[in-house]
Amino acid sequence: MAKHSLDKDKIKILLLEGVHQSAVDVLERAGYTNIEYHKASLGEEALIASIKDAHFVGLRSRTQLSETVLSQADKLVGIGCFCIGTNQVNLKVAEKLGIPVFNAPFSNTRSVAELVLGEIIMLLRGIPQRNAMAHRGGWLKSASGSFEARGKTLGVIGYGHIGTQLGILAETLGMRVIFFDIEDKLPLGNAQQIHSMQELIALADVVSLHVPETPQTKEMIGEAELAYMKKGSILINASRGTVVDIDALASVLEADKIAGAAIDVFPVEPKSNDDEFISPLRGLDNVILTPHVGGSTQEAQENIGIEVAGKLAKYSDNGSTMTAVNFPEVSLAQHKDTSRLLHIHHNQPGVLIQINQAFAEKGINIAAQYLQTTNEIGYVVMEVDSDQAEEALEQMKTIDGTIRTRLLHSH
Ligand SMILES: NC(=O)C1=CN([C@@H]2O[C@H](COP(=O)(O)OP(=O)(O)OC[C@H]3O[C@@H](n4cnc5c(N)ncnc54)[C@H](O)[C@@H]3O)[C@@H](O)[C@H]2O)C=CC1
Ligand SMILES: O=C(O)CCC(=O)C(=O)O
Repeated sequence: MAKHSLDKDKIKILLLEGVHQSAVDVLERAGYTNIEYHKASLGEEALIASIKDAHFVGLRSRTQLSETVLSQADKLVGIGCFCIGTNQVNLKVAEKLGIPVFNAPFSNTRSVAELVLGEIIMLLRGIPQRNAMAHRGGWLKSASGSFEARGKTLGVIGYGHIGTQLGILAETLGMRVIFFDIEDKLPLGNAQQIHSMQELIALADVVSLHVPETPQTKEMIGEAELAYMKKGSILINASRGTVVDIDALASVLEADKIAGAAIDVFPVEPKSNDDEFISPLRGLDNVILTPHVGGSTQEAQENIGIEVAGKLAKYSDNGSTMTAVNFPEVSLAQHKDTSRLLHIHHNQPGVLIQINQAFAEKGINIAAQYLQTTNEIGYVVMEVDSDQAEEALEQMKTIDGTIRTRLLHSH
């Protein structure tokens, strides 16, 4: 039996932002009991203190894993984003440090699409204004500015998992769906790809944003794009707060240029439910403001917990990095009767030869070997006889270009 690099109960897992209990259950079932659980995100100072001795961290969208934080996370071997977006993590720095980042690419897709669909109906009917007036004792019983969704055009920007799902749901209401994406995409149902964002915006009664946060999507909806929107149309943003110039949006709403908006994500979001939400959109009756809850349903959170915790446990147990967003992907079955060694290195010529040579010189028998690379790093997984595992680990550590090594638990 191989010696373990670290007993499972010594592997500290830091879970932040109230990730679902399902995550804790999966980790505990896999033998990981050293879990530090926080209901909220941590500010930088507290985060650095907690992450210092953590081997894995799980977070949602609020926690910022910046270069400063990551560079002080000396023991960190894996990161789990219990959500879709991974922009809160400095992925490049994590990659250079040899830390894979996992997420849940689909588990809350349906929740976001359903919320947006509901908002489309509410906004087309002018319900937010009527609701706000009724709360103040008013009575706006009028069909003026109130429309059915049937026959209206939905313009989806970013036709990925959420955009396509929304398109299908919207078609069931009788909406016409058009979309803009930087990639050529297979249109689902009767949807039609439009190759100019400006053209799409000018055609749509409802514009809904479903792009990731990237340098290209930063304020992609600004003053000029808002000016292309049809009079009386609607803007929905449940993607990332940086995608819309929020001051420009407030101006067109105040000027009644567009009929309303539903905004779930903001350039600056409160760090916790106790902090004040500050936005130029506050007080506008024709705007649905939600506190970044597009993916916050019981179903989504439970599924995300299972999915991401499962990926972390699998990486810890097996070295499998399938679906990691910043790392060479290696799919590995459970190893039996041998020990598995992980070697993460700068992607430079000759690393594998050096490892093989070092092992040959020491008479270490290689039972299996896998290699994948990105431009930046290489990831080698080796299986060796268990009684040679410690020696093999020492050899791996001496290889030029090594970022980190691990000896995995045997099964
Ligand atoms: N409000 C919430 O709670 C949630 C928000 N999100 C956000 O929604 C985003 C989208 O999620 P998914 O649909 O799952 O992602 P996805 O990756 O499946 O789809 C994104 C699509 O945007 C396209 N795209 C990228 N850059 C573009 C650009 N500059 N112009 C036009 N299209 C562009 C991509 O080609 C892709 O088709 C996530 O990145 C996340 O930030 C996701 C889940 C929950
Ligand atoms: O659930 C969260 O905290 C964030 C959801 C989200 O925005 C995402 O999945 O990208």
